[in-house]
Amino acid sequence: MKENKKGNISKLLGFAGGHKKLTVLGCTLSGVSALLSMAPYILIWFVARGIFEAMPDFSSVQNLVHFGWEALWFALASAAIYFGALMCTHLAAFRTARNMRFRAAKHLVDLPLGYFTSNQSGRLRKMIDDNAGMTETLLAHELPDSVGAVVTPVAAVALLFVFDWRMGLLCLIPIAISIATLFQMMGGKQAKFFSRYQRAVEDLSAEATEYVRGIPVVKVFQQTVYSFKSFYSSIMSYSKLASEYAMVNRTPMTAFTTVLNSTFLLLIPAGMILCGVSADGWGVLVDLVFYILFTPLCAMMINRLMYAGQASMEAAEAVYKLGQIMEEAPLPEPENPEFPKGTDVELRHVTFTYPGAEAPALSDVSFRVPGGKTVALVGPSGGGKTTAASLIPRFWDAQEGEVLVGGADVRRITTEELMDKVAFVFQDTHLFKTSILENIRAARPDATREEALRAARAAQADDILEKMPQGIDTVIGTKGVYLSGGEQQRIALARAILKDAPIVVLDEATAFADPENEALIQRAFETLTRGKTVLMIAHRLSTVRGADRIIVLKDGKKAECGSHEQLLAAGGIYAAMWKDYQTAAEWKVGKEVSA
Ligand SMILES: Nc1ncnc2c1ncn2[C@@H]1O[C@H](COP(=O)(O)OP(=O)(O)OP(=O)(O)O)[C@@H](O)[C@H]1O
Repeated sequence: MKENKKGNISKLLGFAGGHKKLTVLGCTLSGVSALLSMAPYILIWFVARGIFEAMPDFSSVQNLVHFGWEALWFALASAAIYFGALMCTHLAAFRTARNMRFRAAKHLVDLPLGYFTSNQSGRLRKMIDDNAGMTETLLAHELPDSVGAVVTPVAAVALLFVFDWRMGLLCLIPIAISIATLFQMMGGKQAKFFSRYQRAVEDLSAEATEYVRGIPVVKVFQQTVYSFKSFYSSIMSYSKLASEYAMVNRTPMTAFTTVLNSTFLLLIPAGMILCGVSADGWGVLVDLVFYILFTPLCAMMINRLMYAGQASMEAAEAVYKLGQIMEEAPLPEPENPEFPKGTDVELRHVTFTYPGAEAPALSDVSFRVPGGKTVALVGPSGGGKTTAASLIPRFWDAQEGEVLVGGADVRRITTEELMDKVAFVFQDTHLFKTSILENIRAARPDATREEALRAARAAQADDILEKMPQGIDTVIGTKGVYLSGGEQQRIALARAILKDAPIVVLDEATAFADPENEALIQRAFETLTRGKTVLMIAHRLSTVRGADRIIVLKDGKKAECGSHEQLLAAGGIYAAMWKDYQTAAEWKVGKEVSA
């Protein structure tokens, strides 16, 4: 684990790219600054020695002003160099965190959709954003500070022995003990504990996101936080771990702080004794003044070392977590890609089981959507309609059989080519918090404003644009600008229309739309699918009648297949569904008439 974490720090620098040199420069400057910051203490020692040697005739003290200026210049130079060091490391840190976020975000897009189903979005957000942020503190502050923090005590040890080895030794004892305590706090059990603690923070973040998302359910059913068991238990386990962490560190932390600040306890009495017994009592006293002034600097540096240690544990954990995302295998891209010929879509003996599921969601399913035709998938809930449609954009890859687009296996078509050929309109439309124009243009970023407007018109979205304060430039999700479910779906349809792909995979549910919206959406569907190859997941049988072919999926198997008339004549599942549908429609009409 320790080895692993060390590797993680070098992986972190790997993200820095060209800015690695800037990090090295920043750390070197920080070391130089630490060395220079010691000079004023030495100069003060010279001054004190001069005063003691001149006593009682202070007028003979020489170079007092000179030493004063020099001390000031050294202090200023040290501060200026430290400032330069931080500039370098901050620049490198921001760039490194940016690279990490970019690379992780890019990698996420390449992952199969299944990865997102089994990983909560709150956890992923935290893994990418917070973990990258955590490394910023390490690279910007803690790493350069730790160089200074190492340089200072090392130089101090040399100095301490130059002036008076006995007092130097006395100063070293607390420094050595505190460093040993520090290593104890950072190593072995503590490091593992730290990983668990980080994991608890992550769980808490993920569960909090889920909880906030589920607030409507909580409110409607009058539940309290206790009903959201996993959120509650993640709060409790975080709180337990936080207290345990505090308890585990209680003794070493107290020892560290006490010992580090107790140098004077040894130094002053020992200095007095040495003054008394030494032939050069005044000289020893001058040395004592130096040590009294200088040891707090050492304590401060070792404190910095502690913070740097903590930050490096955090950063190592962060890089390790980010590495877990980066190690997830992306959907494999074909080495020798094939190009679809035509726009047929076909599932050939496809069997697919969701990861972790026991039963297959699709078993040996075969059907074909000939170019330019419309095929509707119908059947009872859970029958496998959405799963079958999801295999076409490779949200998942089938374990057995083939999914073909234009005669080529989707696994042998490049993602870019596949996405170019196929437009997908699913029930859960996601609109970004940006302008309607940009939302529509998400399908084709190079489209002109006119083209986007035309697509919006074709998607029957004129009325939406008219009532928006800035028309197509209105930003969705800002104060007072919200779209209804049906309106959102029309904007999503405009997106698909703008894409103008020859194959359309469509989930036509309009369950949440009011009759007016439903009629508009229906018209938008017609525009979108005109002249295209269409695979439609049909939830309402009214839209299915016109399909060239209907496939009934039940329990993951193809149960029936044929035209509306053929299936009615067969008197199977579809015929029963149609009967139910008509009864429901008649009941609705009857109710409206009587009302
Ligand atoms: N992400 C998933 N992980 C595991 N199992 C899943 C997942 N998504 C769907 N399933 C299962 O796969 C089967 C087929 O589901 P699918 O969503 O394809 O059915 P459907 O016919 O589209 O249903 P509906 O009409 O209700 O949308 C179901 O048993 C479902 O529980």
